[in-house]
Amino acid sequence: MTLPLLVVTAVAAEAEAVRAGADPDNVVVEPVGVGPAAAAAGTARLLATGRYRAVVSAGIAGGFPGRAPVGSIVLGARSIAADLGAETPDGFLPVDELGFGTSVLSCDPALLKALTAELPEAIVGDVVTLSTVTGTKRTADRLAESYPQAVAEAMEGYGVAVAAAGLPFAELRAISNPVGPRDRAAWRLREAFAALSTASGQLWTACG
Ligand SMILES: O=C(O)c1cccc(C(=O)CC[C@H]2O[C@@H](n3cnc4c(=O)[nH]cnc43)[C@H](O)[C@@H]2O)c1
Repeated sequence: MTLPLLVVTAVAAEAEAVRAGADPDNVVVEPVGVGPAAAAAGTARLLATGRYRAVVSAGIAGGFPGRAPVGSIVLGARSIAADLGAETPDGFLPVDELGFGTSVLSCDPALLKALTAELPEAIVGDVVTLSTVTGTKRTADRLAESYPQAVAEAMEGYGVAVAAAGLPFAELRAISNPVGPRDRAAWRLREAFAALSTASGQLWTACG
């Protein structure tokens, strides 16, 4: 028997968008909450059943200007906890430099390759995970400089990757807004959810 793919989203609207496109016989979609802690706890609870072959963190995201435009699809190469570390007078020190583990988790190479083949229009790059949505140009510029390969910002990927604990993991994002000065009214939710639904149609093909 072939085990299904688990897709975890933050909120119900994202789960509905994924379900609208994904193969219902082989892809299970569950909303587990906003932020890395809820994502890790919810994903770990679901994976503890042993019923899944792989896990994908999916949803909407902010796109770094010039790297991932609104409406585009992003596939994570790595999920990076960009606020896990220590602030110093000289800047931010990632947890890696403190000697407490890693803030960088790579997506499964085979799964990423298969997803890239099924979604050739997708932008492949790092996705940073933050507990706070960026709301100023200053922070956006700092993140873009600190993470030159980052194309998108979301709030769950790193948490899902930690919970995956060796099971193949990937991150799939549809860009709803640019990373930068807060303008919540300008988020293109309908466009992003439509792109997420379309991309989700390829999830099982890539995984199966
Ligand atoms: O209005 C807000 O500021 C806000 C705060 C927390 C969550 C939301 C959501 O809409 C939850 C959905 C989900 O969206 C991801 N997302 C979308 N754009 C961004 C972004 O620019 N930076 C970080 N995350 C983003 C995130 O994964 C949320 O869980 C709205």
